Amino acid sequence: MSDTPSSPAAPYRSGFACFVGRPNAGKSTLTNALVGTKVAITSDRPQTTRHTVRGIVHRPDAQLVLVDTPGLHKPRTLLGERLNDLVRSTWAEVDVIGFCLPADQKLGPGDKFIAKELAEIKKTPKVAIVTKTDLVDSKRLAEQLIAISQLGAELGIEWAEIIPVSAVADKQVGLVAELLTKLLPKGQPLYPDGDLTDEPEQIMVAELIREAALEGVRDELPHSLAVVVEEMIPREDRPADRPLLDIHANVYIERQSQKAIVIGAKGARLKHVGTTARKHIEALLGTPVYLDLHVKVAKDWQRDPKQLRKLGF
Ligand SMILES: Nc1nc2c(ncn2[C@@H]2O[C@H](COP(=O)(O)OP(=O)(O)OP(=O)(O)O)[C@@H](O)[C@H]2O)c(=O)[nH]1
Repeated sequence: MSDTPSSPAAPYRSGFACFVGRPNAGKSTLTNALVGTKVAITSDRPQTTRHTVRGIVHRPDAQLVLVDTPGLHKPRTLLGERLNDLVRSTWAEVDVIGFCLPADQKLGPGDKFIAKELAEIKKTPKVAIVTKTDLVDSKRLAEQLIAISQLGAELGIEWAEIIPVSAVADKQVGLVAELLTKLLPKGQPLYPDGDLTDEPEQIMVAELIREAALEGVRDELPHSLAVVVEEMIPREDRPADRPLLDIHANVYIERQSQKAIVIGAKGARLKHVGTTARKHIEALLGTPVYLDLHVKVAKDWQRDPKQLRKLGF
């Protein structure tokens, strides 16, 4: 571990954080930047949470687990209200909430709507995170910091911190991690340090391929598409500084007619799917990848228990 060692007196902290903010506020980009190479992405959920883990920040002095929350909506229907209840209960369960507000946009009704809801959650500490600071000058940034502090005062929110960050320019990302972990309770690591079994990684990789394969054809292939990663093996005889991970995966569809959709004219679509998925997988795993994709028909797999088991359902 290359991080500055924690003083022996500092207790180990561990816990959960979620990022909230309106669409495009920079939540995912910040999550990825925080998780960086030290990330263990996993689809496991510890007993303590019902929420999807997006990434884990391992530090010598702390473990910060970033979880996903569904977005908060202006409720127009009963379902909308129920979803909002779910969001509020997540906010009450995590140890710290990061409220992301882009520096390049004035606070708007969307931000205020979320802030009002946040004000109702009294016990969870809230950190205001001003994202995308690389897009503004210092004058504009100062205005935004003041506006956020005023918004807190108006609504009775006491920000634990207000932190400017640029995930893209890698400015203050480490500070965000540090300030968030400071607000976590003392405790043991929730996940094993760093190393993961292959299985959750394979599931994440399969999910990235599935996402890429469904891009633009969601309506035509609603739930008919499943992906199974057969193998992930480091290529032998590669120099240590130029590793390559071979990934073999099968894309299953239910009918022959769907094969053409996935593969596209002269294989162009499948090629595009492979390129897109590979980029995301490389970002996830932090290593160059050779992705080998095959499309297979598994007839009516959704109705066949044996096939369902094979496909991981
Ligand atoms: N210049 C700059 N752009 C950023 C930064 N962070 C995010 N962006 C861009 O802002 C856009 C939205 O970022 P996301 O991270 O997807 O935002 P989000 O809040 O997760 O969005 P939703 O998933 O819609 O809720 C993307 O185009 C990012 O590339 C940053 O620090 N600087």
